[in-house]
Amino acid sequence: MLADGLVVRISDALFKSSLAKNAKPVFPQKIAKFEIKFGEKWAIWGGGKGQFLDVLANKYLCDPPLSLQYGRTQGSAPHVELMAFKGVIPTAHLSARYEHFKDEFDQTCKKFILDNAIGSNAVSYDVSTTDRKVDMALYDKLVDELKLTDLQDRWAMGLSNGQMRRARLAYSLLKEPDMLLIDDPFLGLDSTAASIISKFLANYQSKRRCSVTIGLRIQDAIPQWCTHVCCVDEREGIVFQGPTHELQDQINSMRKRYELEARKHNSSSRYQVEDLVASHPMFRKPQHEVLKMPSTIELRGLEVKYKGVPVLQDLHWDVKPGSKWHIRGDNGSGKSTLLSLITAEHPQSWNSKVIEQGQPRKTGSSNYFDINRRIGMSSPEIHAIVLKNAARDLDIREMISTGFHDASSNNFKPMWTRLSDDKKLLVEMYIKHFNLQELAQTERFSQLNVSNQKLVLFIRSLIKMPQVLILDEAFSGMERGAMMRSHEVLEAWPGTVLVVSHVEEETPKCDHYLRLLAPGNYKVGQISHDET
Ligand SMILES: Nc1ncnc2c1ncn2[C@@H]1O[C@H](COP(=O)(O)OP(=O)(O)OP(=O)(O)O)[C@@H](O)[C@H]1O
Repeated sequence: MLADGLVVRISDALFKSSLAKNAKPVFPQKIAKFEIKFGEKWAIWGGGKGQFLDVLANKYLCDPPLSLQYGRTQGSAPHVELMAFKGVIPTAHLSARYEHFKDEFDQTCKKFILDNAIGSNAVSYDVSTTDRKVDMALYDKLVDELKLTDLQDRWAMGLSNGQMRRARLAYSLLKEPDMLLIDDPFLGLDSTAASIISKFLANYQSKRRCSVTIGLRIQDAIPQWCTHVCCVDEREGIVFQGPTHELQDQINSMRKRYELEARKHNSSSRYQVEDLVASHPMFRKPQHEVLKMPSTIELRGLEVKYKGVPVLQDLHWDVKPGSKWHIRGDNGSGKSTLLSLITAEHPQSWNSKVIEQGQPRKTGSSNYFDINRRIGMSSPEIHAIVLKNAARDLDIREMISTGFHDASSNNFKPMWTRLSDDKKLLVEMYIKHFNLQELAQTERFSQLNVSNQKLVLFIRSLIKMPQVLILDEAFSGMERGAMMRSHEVLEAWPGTVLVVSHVEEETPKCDHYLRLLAPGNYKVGQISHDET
């Protein structure tokens, strides 16, 4: 048993994902010593953060057997809650999100957070699934502090990504954990929501003196409330650890090291970015021809309502061929709704106020597959579907190739062997350019870290050289080096690009913005070159 006050201890441990003799360890070296005490607040920082959080959540096998131990609270093993946002949880793809409303088993946000009963929309009673006593005073406090009061009666599946993340945090904290682990706590949140969550975690003190541990990338600032930091590299394991205030010099020099490595990596590129985009139909198209082309998308007074309440109202927007747009707006302002209209995932997509290449969209004249033939997309929803359905079967090459399915971004049927030599060559060029050759030899998509998963999904979204490229939070969770390299490709990208991103650093260079302020209140503008 561990000494009082310790929630977890690792000593001389090697971690593996399976019992197979030749199974590769998660980190090549043994972890000599690591401890978290009750009430401490840790940042696990660096390329190996995801794996290390999984280690702490007891997802791997440790060798020798007792080299990972948990402290005991009130006579029992501590309760550990891990929140990792690989895609959206539990919302699936947007079309499913709307279809789900037909599903009688969808639940309200309140029931989702309480998580102690299941019910059906067809009957008026619920069935308890646990005998867990829910502390309703704590529920009220969490709902209030996480600004969920007005969302309690909404269907959970209809919550926006940012709203769902706050609900998911309330769900975990209501279980009164002893150790809370959150990977990328601010991913996909607008600045207000990010500061709500940061302040909340800073002040969070539970009866059980829960320790809070967050996973951050090297480029992320470490919040001041993190009392301790542990830098974990994917290859080296723990690089250093201890109280944050004692480690400032090491933190700064580690940042510089990563920055240099990313630059070195970028300058050793085998291809010019122009080679990668040269097969796009808009590549080097003379300006006078582009000017004569009809708008890629035009919205003439678009409106979308949920149960009579407008989310988008009287929206006018003209997207010219080859223009690059940053779609801005707080969590819940309607960005995903707008994109789902463009990709025809939304039930109200057949709307004559949506004009595509000069033609109003109408039932009968355009179908889902024609619409999506010209669209490539990376989004949290696609990431979630892929992890659920295809991640274990496909390697990097196969995953990128599924981007060639021309009629849908959600088709993950293997495609590599059916590709022409030219297409195979293009996939290989991207793999080399992004330095993924080694991983492409051995790893399945599910074995990649989140940053490389996002990178592969980014390459997949552009591999068919689509007219419209939609990048919804495509770079959140990505390491800086991979992100810089992706942005470089986008600068040379000749097609239309629509970007949704809350973090300035993650936003590729765009020339226009559309800001969703409130239903009926929009701002469209140019982005000057020194602004991102
Ligand atoms: N099917 C639905 N039924 C009812 N309300 C919905 C539905 N889908 C979305 N909403 C609500 O519409 C609003 C817009 O949601 P949307 O997902 O488009 O926002 P967003 O701007 O993409 O947010 P985020 O930045 O958090 O991803 C939100 O308040 C959301 O709760």
